[in-house]
Amino acid sequence: MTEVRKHESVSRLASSVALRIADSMARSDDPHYVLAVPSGRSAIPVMSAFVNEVRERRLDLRRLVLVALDSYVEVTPSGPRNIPIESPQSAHRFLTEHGLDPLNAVSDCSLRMSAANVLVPDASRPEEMERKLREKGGVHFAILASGASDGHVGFNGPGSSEHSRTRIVELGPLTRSDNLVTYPTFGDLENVPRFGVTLGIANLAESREATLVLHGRDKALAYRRTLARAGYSPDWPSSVVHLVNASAIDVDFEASRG
Ligand SMILES: O=C(O)[C@H](O)[C@@H](O)[C@H](O)[C@H](O)COP(=O)(O)O
Repeated sequence: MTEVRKHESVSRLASSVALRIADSMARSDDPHYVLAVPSGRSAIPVMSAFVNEVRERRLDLRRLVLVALDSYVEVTPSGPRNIPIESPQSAHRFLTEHGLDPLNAVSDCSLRMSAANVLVPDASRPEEMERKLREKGGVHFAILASGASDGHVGFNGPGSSEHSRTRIVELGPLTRSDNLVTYPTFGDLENVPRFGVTLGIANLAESREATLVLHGRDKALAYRRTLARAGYSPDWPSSVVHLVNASAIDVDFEASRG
């Protein structure tokens, strides 16, 4: 049963999620601790609160692996490939700027995470992610975010199968317009890529623990729709949170009352 945690502010929400991630990482004896992170506004305050936890508790980051849920893809004559890391909308850049760099900046040199432990699904060989996830022992904690208007999670849009795994997908019009809100730097809907590479619903469902982070008024629909579903419903993919063993929805006042 997914636990609903309501918070009076985004900063309270972020601290609460970050504390749970830090506790779970500190408890784990596994050779790797894999944290899945969505690119976008939902994860930014959570990652920043996680950096604070790491600083205060002097957590050892050497086992930490950060996994991006997805990446935008550009189609070239030689085949599909991820948009360059220099691009402002790059998931790899996001994980570097909101994860790797600030985490290492607050850590002792001997406890830092390796840049090689930032994993992003790769459009030129999506199936590689399956091997890497197996090798790292699977996702320990997934921070999930929801598309405001169509419930996409990662880039799994409406209609995504419960059994889907890492693959290239075409982005629907609502997913693309939601992403223009996430990344105003696209400037215009026309500039939002039409394809992405994403972890699948099955990959997310296999996480040991997950929370769907919903903050801000524009996530009120996502909150209502996800709550209204008892299990996974392909018409609202972020309902995948209900399939995860230890699952929660962390919602702020704005999203919960809307
Ligand atoms: O990595 C991801 O998961 C995707 O890029 C995407 O699914 C994003 O998380 C949502 O569109 C919500 O974005 P916001 O958090 O900006 O609302």
